[in-house]
Amino acid sequence: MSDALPASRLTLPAPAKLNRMLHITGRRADGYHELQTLFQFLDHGDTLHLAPRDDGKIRLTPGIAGVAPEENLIVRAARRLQAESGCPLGADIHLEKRLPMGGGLGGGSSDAATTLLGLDALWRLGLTLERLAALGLALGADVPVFVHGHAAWAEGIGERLTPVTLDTPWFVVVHPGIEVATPAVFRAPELTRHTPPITMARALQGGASSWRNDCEATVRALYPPVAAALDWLSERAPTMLTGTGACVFARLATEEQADRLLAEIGGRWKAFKARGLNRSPLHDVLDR
Ligand SMILES: C[C@@](CO)(OP(=O)(O)O)[C@H](O)COP(=O)(O)OP(=O)(O)OC[C@H]1O[C@@H](n2ccc(N)nc2=O)[C@H](O)[C@@H]1O
Ligand SMILES: Nc1ncnc2c1ncn2[C@@H]1O[C@H](COP(=O)(O)OP(=O)(O)O)[C@@H](O)[C@H]1O
Repeated sequence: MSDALPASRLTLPAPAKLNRMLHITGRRADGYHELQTLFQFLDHGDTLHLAPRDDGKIRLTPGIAGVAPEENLIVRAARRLQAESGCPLGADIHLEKRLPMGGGLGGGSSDAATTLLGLDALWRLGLTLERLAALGLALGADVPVFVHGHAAWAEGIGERLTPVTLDTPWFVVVHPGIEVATPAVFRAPELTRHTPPITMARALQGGASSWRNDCEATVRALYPPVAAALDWLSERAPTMLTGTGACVFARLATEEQADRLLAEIGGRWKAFKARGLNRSPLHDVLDR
């Protein structure tokens, strides 16, 4: 690490993720659920602007309503990196938030991963992706896939990752206007939690038309607005829930079809179109 304050500043993407399929295969002794899931990134997400400070302070602007600064995953990621590396530098971080919270798009986890990789570069720490992913896992199960930056087959609670190359269709992502509480979904007695494990090869061989999300029936029952969005979109294109919701996504072959679907949605819900990506745009910018 250099003693001088690095002069550079970075503007970096924090992309959304989709769970293209999600099976729940069991429950661990600590209550966490074992998953098998396919993660893919989207070319849509938050943007972080990072600049180093020489006084060790971590300053985030603007704050997120309802999330205390010290609870914000960006601040927590920066502090963990300081503790792990002993780096005396701080950072000014400006967040352009586009991803809905509690949407199943992994916005908070992606913000944390972008903070880890961005500050590693700005503070010239040179930590490996493995070490950054291990730091990130303590912040959330979805952080490691954003740190590694490749679409992945994930097992365990989402931390055992194997890179994969998936189809890259267009998606229309709809936010049904409510926030889903992940713990409430995993607590539900009727949740499908014992799907027999399958191999990655079998999951990939089946392709998108065979993929499903084990959380869907429970989320439909607990959150009628999610069920309404799934029903409406399913009549127009193959549609799934991402993570534990609340967002749902329709899969389209072309951008024109995505535009037509967005036009039909009109003001009914907040929605955006995005392309599936097998490599995170964060890693393209940082060249990692
Ligand atoms: C299931 C996924 C798939 O991507 O859903 P989304 O959050 O993306 O919707 C994620 O792995 C979610 O990970 P993450 O968002 O970090 O979960 P947390 O907030 O830590 O989990 C909140 C609570 O949900 C339960 N939980 C979460 C993940 C898991 N594999 N098993 C669980 O039982 C636990 O009770 C945990 O305390
Ligand atoms: N930087 C952040 N962005 C979003 N959510 C955050 C952030 N920091 C902490 N959180 C908390 O994490 C929760 C999950 O947010 P998020 O990751 O966006 O949703 P999901 O896990 O459903 O994809 C939020 O409800 C919020 O309380």
